[in-house]
Amino acid sequence: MARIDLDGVSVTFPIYDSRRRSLKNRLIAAGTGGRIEYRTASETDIEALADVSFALADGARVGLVGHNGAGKSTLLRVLAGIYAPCSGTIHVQGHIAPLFDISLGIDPEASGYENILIRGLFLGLSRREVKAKTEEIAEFTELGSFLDLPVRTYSTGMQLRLAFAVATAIDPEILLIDEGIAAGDAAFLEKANARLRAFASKASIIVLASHANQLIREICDSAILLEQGRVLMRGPVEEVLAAYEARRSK
Ligand SMILES: Nc1ncnc2c1ncn2[C@@H]1O[C@H](COP(=O)(O)OP(=O)(O)OP(=O)(O)O)[C@@H](O)[C@H]1O
Repeated sequence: MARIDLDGVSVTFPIYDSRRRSLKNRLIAAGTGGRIEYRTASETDIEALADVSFALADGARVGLVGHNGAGKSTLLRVLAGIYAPCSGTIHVQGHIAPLFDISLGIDPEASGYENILIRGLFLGLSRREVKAKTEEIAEFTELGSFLDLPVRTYSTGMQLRLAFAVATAIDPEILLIDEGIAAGDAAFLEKANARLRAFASKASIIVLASHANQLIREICDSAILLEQGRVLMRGPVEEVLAAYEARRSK
């Protein structure tokens, strides 16, 4: 059984080399990013998440929507355990598959095959499990003999093929997706989308951050609207998207 509980979670980024800008610039930026608090002339806090609380149980498919810098990626990173909250608590029950920063941990000096093993172990698979999945992963990448060569010899799209194939080879309980997952050329994108759907159908909980309303409608049955790091609304997808559109056109 998978479950996520967040209670009063806040994340603040302290910046130590900031310069105060004019009032006009501050007003222009007011609709983008987290809340900025100027502590001293050179020290600034960016409040990326403020007092975020919600619970997700088995079967939840939640879309995160909000303006640029609203806190969507930060929230995904908190859920993945990459960032610890500055205050508040988070409890996650279930194996997490983060489908973002997917190239993180890929070793450019190691071969494609070696990276399949490294990345698989990092995602929580045993050596035996990675071995059993290697052929399927290799086939999906269509990288052929390149898998014997160091990853630094791959193009960006080839690296994404490898990273995506490994990230989606596990059986996830909790799937965290940042929309920028678009990988590679058109043919691969089609294959990647099909694999993503199959992958998503196996997960108990999905949290998807996206600016693509259609993708949210397709995958999610509820949504959370974030604004300057705060949860403004949580509810059925159409209601939340309508509220978001209404705020954007203000
Ligand atoms: N590593 C960091 N250091 C400092 N500030 C950060 C860092 N990461 C995020 N922020 C700030 O936190 C706030 C939330 O950023 P986040 O990336 O979570 O937004 P987002 O909703 O995912 O935005 P987008 O839709 O543009 O991807 C922003 O104001 C951003 O400037």
